[in-house]
Amino acid sequence: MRRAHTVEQVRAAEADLMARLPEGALMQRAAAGLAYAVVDLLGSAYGRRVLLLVGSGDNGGDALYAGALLARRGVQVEAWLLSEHAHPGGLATLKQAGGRVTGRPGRPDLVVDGIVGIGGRPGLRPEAVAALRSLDGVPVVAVDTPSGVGVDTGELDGPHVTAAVTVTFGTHKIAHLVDPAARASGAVHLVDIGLDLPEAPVEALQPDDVAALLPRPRPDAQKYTRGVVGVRAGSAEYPGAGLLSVAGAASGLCGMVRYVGDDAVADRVREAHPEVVGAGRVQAWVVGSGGGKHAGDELAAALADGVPTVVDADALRHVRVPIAVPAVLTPHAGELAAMTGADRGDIEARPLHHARSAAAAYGAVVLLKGRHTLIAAPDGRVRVTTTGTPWLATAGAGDVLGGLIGSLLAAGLTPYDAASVGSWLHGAAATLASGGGPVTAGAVAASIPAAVRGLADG
Ligand SMILES: NC(=O)C1=CN([C@@H]2O[C@H](COP(=O)(O)OP(=O)(O)OC[C@H]3O[C@@H](n4cnc5c(N)ncnc54)[C@H](OP(=O)(O)O)[C@@H]3O)[C@@H](O)[C@H]2O)[C@@H](O)CC1
Ligand SMILES: Nc1ncnc2c1ncn2[C@@H]1O[C@H](COP(=O)(O)OP(=O)(O)O)[C@@H](O)[C@H]1O
Ligand SMILES: [K+]
Repeated sequence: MRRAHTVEQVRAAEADLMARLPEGALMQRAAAGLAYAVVDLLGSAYGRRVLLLVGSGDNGGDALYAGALLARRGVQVEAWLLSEHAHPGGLATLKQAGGRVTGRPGRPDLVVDGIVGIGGRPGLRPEAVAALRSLDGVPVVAVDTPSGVGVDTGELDGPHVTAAVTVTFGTHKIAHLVDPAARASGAVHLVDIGLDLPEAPVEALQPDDVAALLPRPRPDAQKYTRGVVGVRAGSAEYPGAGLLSVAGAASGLCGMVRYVGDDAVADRVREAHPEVVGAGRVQAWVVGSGGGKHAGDELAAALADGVPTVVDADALRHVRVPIAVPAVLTPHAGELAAMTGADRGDIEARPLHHARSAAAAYGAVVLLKGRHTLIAAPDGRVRVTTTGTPWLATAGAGDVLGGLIGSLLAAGLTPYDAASVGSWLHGAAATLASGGGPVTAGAVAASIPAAVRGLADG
């Protein structure tokens, strides 16, 4: 599991560890990891030019100590002090190692952003903005966090650094996983400094977590014990949505798929998926994609069954609190805006806040779709999906996702696990199907079994 902790949690763990270690030991660990990552990105050390942007706190201290390590390896290191105060020990060590303080740097090969880390408020001061503007186009390695981002919120409120690589310490911070700040973090490299941390409020499944959660058929399995998922999606106007929901559900992760809906759509579903059957008992429902004006009735019929339900697309605006069954709601930002009355732009700017609020308000798991899809539980826990490719932003991809999550619900996963495992597999399948090029929703569905095969045994 990749875990992201709050600043308060990191501070507490840091205080605990620092009390047991010689002074400065943690900063030395951080600086060593940072220097290593900088050389890795540069490809070599001797003769390369690195500029440190240094703020007033320990984030600047990390940059200065790392700069000293780089200078000893032959890197030409300059430090641009953006505050009247700079970490005294770090500054002295940099100078001893041959680094220089400058106010007018030449054009470096790489910039180290040590302006501000977990002690920072969102936004940057004018001196930092001007410095960054003069260095436009030079790759930036951010120390701990890209300066200026909302570390605990993942929000961007004002100017901020956009990093190629972020080297962080002890644990991920929420800004590294949650958009839009995650986009400003670039590739995130975690340096272990030995912090002992509590449960994380935000996490991202990794392949071994998905392998462990994935429902697998027991040796004595039969189709009914593996679970049956029912799909109520598609309509005469939007038959494709029904086909794609079924394609996601029929990837083999549960025992059987039932389709209930428009006769003409049902004929096409059976043609494309001969294994799909009609009405009967199910362990989970998927409702809404392409349902058009029938979506409200279909949702009511599904909820009357009392089994866990995925509510997508057209059915979302018919959801009323309290929802009578364990549910996964799967809106994109526009659909969530229509449900809650919030502004769509504000949802895109503050997806963590809005996903959490909606999960609490509806008493259901809310999966907010996007580049880094968020899965929020009513108790406040959040998982972030980091698999996928921008090629997945294609019509019908969401229909496939709903069907896939429904099959995992039918197989017995909790709504939170079904939504997060389904979203992870959906992204992994898209990456496989894409191979770096365009992809269709149908191809994503067809790649789900390969994405499952790519996991180690759980
Ligand atoms: N925790 C750990 O385990 C470890 C932590 N370590 C490192 O310590 C870092 C945290 O250091 P920190 O506490 O000194 O805070 P930090 O981020 O440097 O900022 C402090 C000062 O910046 C200022 N400032 C604020 N907002 C600003 C803005 N928008 N724009 C400009 N300036 C702004 C404000 O000071 P002011 O100028 O207002 O007086 C504030 O007091 C952490 O990120 C990691 O790198 C590692 O060394 C080892 C293990
Ligand atoms: N930039 C992006 N990068 C990766 N995945 C994305 C991006 N934008 C959207 N997606 C994913 O693509 C899918 C689109 O679903 P949705 O918006 O419901 O489309 P549709 O309604 O046409 O099926 C979602 O799984 C979403 O997370
Ligand atoms: K920083």
